[in-house]
Amino acid sequence: MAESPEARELVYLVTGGCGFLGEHVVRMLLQREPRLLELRVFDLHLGPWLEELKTGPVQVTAIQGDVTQAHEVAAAVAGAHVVIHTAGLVDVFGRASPETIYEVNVQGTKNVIEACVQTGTRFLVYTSSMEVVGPNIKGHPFYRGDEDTPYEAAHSHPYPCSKAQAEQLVLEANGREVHGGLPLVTCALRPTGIYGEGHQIMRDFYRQGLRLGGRLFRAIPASVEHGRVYVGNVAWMHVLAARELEQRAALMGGQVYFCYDDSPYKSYEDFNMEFLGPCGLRLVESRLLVPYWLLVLLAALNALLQWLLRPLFLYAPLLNPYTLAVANTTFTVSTDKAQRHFGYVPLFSWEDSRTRTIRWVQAMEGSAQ
Ligand SMILES: NC(=O)c1ccc[n+]([C@@H]2O[C@H](COP(=O)([O-])OP(=O)(O)OC[C@H]3O[C@@H](n4cnc5c(N)ncnc54)[C@H](O)[C@@H]3O)[C@@H](O)[C@H]2O)c1
Ligand SMILES: CC(C)[C@@H](O)CC[C@@H](C)[C@H]1CC[C@H]2[C@@H]3[C@H](O)C=C4C[C@@H](O)CC[C@]4(C)[C@H]3CC[C@]12C
Repeated sequence: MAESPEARELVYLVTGGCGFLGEHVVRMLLQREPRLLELRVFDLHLGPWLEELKTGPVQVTAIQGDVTQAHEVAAAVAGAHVVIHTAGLVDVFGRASPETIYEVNVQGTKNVIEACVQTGTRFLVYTSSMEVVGPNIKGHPFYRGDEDTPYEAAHSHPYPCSKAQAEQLVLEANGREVHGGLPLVTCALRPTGIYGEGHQIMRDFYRQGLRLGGRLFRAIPASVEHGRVYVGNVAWMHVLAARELEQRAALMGGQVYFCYDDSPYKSYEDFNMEFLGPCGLRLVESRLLVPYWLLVLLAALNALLQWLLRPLFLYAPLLNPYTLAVANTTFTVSTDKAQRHFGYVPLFSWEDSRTRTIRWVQAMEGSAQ
């Protein structure tokens, strides 16, 4: 917990505070926000680990709630100085309907914005996504671009569409008068693919490799670069943006910031092997065995099977037409806008981020190491 002579007077609300990113934001706030008086953790599914956080100087208030329910959001927001809105339905595997994705990601964000306006909360940091930009439906590469790089952001999948709509709502809300007569100040952070302790997809890849005798089969050429960012650095950027939003409202208000750190540019699969390799898995060069056209066919077959089996049970494999297209399209960022605007510097080096992630995989039940 942060020890500082600064007065503890601020109330923060983190929506989605029990998720992969949300938990790291909650823990980072407790460690690095010395002005925190109360931390409200709002989530559909509360984690048991929250109980261990209630022993420190900060009042941690767990709130089980649904962002699609405006009254629940308003009750949680009332009295907060800052809202960090990470809650969302992160689904590119067809688990949820497009309607549900919209309801949570767009309507839920509308509810958060309106709650801020109605109750007088002035500072809102929104967790957006790289997918607001791309990759687009045409598979255009985005090679080490920044927040100002021209790119045709064209989406058809419900998830990126919902994130783009929600981000636009947040940015348009900047400057709205809130209860009490002062302006709302908003910004949106766009993480690329987040990795680190608690990353469910990394866990899925690891278990898949264990099932396949310690092997994973390459599906994507090593030349396809994918941007990745360590969860601790994403959490730190959220904490810092929330802290600086008041003092730098004129500069930061209504702005978007890619989340970045010193993680290397690699293909999605090669990057994952930075952690899975030291845990006993190896990546088999199977591109000759499994040509791309066959992958496209298998992805389409998975989508058909998901549709046919849906009345019986949910079949949601990692490989589907959307995930294959995203994985196969270069998308990397190179920017320093967050540093220029609010002094962000990654808290964790690449070496530290890698070591922490490897230790987490190794500690997973059934680990090969
Ligand atoms: N994981 C990534 O690589 C990544 C990259 C860029 C952006 N993001 C964004 O970061 C945010 C967090 O993503 P994550 O990877 O931690 O996902 P996650 O699923 O681990 O966390 C999302 C949290 O939101 C909660 N939630 C979902 N629906 C809710 C509802 N109706 N009401 C209240 N809470 C609800 C979930 O219970 C969960 O705890 C999302 O907005 C996502 O779009 C994630
Ligand atoms: C089966 C192979 C083709 C395998 O390589 C598929 C990997 C695929 C599951 C992932 C490749 C890129 C990932 C996405 C990317 O990291 C960014 C995202 C934005 C974020 O807001 C949510 C998660 C995601 C869509 C992420 C999901 C998994 C991938 C598609």
